[in-house]
Order: sequence, then structure tokens, then C-alpha cells
Amino acid sequence: MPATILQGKEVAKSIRAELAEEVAGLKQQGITPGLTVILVGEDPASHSYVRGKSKGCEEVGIHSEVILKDAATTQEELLEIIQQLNQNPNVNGILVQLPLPSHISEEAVLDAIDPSKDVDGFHPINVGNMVIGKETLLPCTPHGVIELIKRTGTEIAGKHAVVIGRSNIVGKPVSLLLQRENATVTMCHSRTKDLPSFTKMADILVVAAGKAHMIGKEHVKPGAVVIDVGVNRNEAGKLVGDVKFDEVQETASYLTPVPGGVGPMTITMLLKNTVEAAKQQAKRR
Ligand SMILES: Nc1nc(=O)c2c([nH]1)NC[C@@H]1CN(c3ccc(C(=O)N[C@@H](CCC(=O)O)C(=O)O)cc3)C=[N+]21
Repeated sequence: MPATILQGKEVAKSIRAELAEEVAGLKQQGITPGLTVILVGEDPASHSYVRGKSKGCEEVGIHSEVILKDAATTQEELLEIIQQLNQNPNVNGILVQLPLPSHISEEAVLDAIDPSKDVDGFHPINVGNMVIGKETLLPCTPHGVIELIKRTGTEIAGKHAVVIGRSNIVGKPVSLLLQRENATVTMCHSRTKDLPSFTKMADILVVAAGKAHMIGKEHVKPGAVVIDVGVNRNEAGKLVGDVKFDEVQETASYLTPVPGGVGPMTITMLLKNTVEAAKQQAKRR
């Protein structure tokens, strides 16, 4: 039987509907969640992602602002803007769109964001809290991956999950969150020898390698849940994942498409974090 397509877009829609209701309730208490996105430079893909984030905010009733800066912006200017946003009580969430121009240190910028406003979950304090299992703002893509797996009705506890990729924004945090759900987790990466021997053991396979179409049916155990986090452009400029969709669909039990899978969940978890940040900040006033 071919895999069921895990429509992240649909799951995202239903979570956004829940969030919209929650935001309406918060507004009645005088709390309007606010997100500010800082976008440096003219990269078209970044501009397109940021438009998606603004649209998502509008859908659920979050007040959003985008600060556009040209590619020549200095690190000092950017840090100054972040300081002001840290102090602005109307701003509950701050997101600096990555990548930044090469003359700016991403680390310095991410470290400057008030951890309670770090809706990306990239600040070392939030990363540390995630590692030790404390409640904290979770990184959006990894959180979205876990939500998608849960929506299949698959019990994660006791399953063997294999993660391909060890980036700080996807692979590493996904593996931690899967461990937290009591999966047995194996990490694979570009230096792994005999990749299929590992991936073939996976009940849950999360692919975040950033290499178009690198995973075929020879990598996948029949009945596995396959989550494709890949965001690649093919020769025609079309968005494609890391998984050969048609091939793997024949053997997996669930499979996420690209686009329409993990991407919409990423933005939805960002919205969720912004609402969460607004609630936490309101409590502390
Ligand atoms: N500080 C920061 N935080 C991020 O979360 C962040 C970032 N920087 N830089 C870039 C990556 C990439 N990213 C995506 C979000 C949504 C889609 C998404 O919704 N994609 C749609 C399709 C969009 C299209 O067609 O272009 C989909 O998969 O269906 C994709 C990619 C967030 N990122």
C-alpha cells in the first residue's frame, strides 16, 4: 500500500485555527501578541519566507512588523535595533532572518536577542534549556517535525528514529526532541559510512541533509514514517526535498511532501512560540 501523504499544510491550518481562537481570547484581556522580523539584504528566498511569516501572523491575529535593512547594514546597527526591540513591551517575539550577510556574525546577533523573545529558539539559553528538558521556546522546524509525527497517530516511544543531518537548526534539535519522546535515536551525517544500513532500521526517518533526492526506496524500511526537511531548488528553480518522493511513497507508511509538508509547520510553530512568549511576558508584568 502506498504511503499516506502527511499534508503539513492541512495540519498547519488546523493548528492556526486553534491559535486564532487563543489570540482572540488574549486580545480580550488586552494582550496582542507581536512579532518583529528583521530582514537584512535582498535575497529573494529570504523575502519570500518573510512574506509567509507575515501572512501567518495575519491569519491568527498576531501583530507583525518587518524591519528591512540593506545588505550594507553593520553589525553594530543591527545590535542596536535588537536592543531597542528587547526593551519594547509591544514586541513579544524577535526573529532575525538567516542567513545574514557574511560581514555580520550570526552568533553575535542571535546571542543579543532577549531569550524570552527568541521565538526561533536559537539563543544558547533556550538551546540549553531544551537539552536539559526544561520548558522553553523550542526551535520551530524541529518542533513542527515532532507535531507532524504525532499527527500520524504513531507512538514515538520505543521506536527507532534515524535522523540524517546534524545542523544546529534541524538535525541536532530534532534528535533531542525525539529522545525526549522516548525514541531510540541514531544520528547520521555526511561522514556516515554505509548510510542505508542505518536508515533501513528506522521506524521514523527524518531527513535533513540538504541534498536533493538523496534518499530512495533502498534507504527505507517498509512501513516507516518519513519526514523530509529538505529545502532544495532544482534546475528549474522548483522547490524539492531530500527524498525521492514517488519512489519512497511506494514503501513508507507516511511521507511528507515538499512543498506542503514541514515548511508550513515551521511557520506555524513560530506563531505558536510568539503567542507563548506573549503569555509568559504578560505574566511577568
Ligand atoms: N531566523 C530564521 N528562522 C527560520 O525559521 C528560517 C530562517 N531564519 N531562514 C530560512 C529558513 C527556511 N525557513 C522556511 C520556512 C517556511 C517554509 C515554507 O513554508 N515553505 C513552503 C513553500 C514556500 C515556497 O514555495 O517557497 C512549503 O514547504 O510548503 C520554508 C522554509 C525558515 N527559515
